[in-house]
Amino acid sequence: MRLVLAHARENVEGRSRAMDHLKALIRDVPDFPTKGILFKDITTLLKDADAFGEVIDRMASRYVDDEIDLVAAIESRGFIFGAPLAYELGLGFVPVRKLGKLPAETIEQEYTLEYGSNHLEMHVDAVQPGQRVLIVDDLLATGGTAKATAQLVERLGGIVHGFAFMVELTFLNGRSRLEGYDVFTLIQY
Ligand SMILES: O=P(O)(O)OC[C@H]1O[C@H](OP(=O)(O)OP(=O)(O)O)[C@H](O)[C@@H]1O
Ligand SMILES: Nc1ncnc2[nH]cnc12
Repeated sequence: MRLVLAHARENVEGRSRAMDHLKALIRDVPDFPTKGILFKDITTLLKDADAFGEVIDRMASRYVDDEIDLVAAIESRGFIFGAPLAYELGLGFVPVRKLGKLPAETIEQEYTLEYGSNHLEMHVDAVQPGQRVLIVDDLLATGGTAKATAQLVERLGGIVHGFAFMVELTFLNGRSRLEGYDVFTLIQY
């Protein structure tokens, strides 16, 4: 939690400089996975130990004083951020998975995203009624994936504490799909 406290004290210019540094580590890949999509490739940031650690610390500093029971993260890139964040906050971790991956009884939710559609699943016993759940993913685009996850959590009786993403593609207006929820993003395009 060393950096968590440092981040809470930094000024606006310091934060903006730090965000520019993180942004520079994310690579644009045109026409992936389909023509017309500009893919934000985070692998170039993840392999930088300081940058990856900084992202997790900054996310943790946003929630360190909050009352949260669980972190739920979305397969697969969401797991990269959700698991270390849960560890740093001292919380349990719930995987939200693509169809057919979870072994026990599940509930499922269909959704659309920037480049397709799919189904997400959660175990029916993953969240107890009344538990507060922080939903984590790498990137907010249209918000379809995040919204479906909130629906799953709420169908189980959980309370969505908020959403945390490293990247937000603001031009796709995903926030409007998540109206009424607290949405935190570190880097915006
Ligand atoms: O806001 P949306 O339009 O819903 O898009 C965002 C989602 O798209 C990506 O996942 P993807 O389905 O590509 O899976 P992956 O994490 O396994 O790469 C990303 O990790 C988010 O989960
Ligand atoms: N443009 C994009 N880049 C990376 N991941 C995404 N998920 C949805 N849209 C995306």
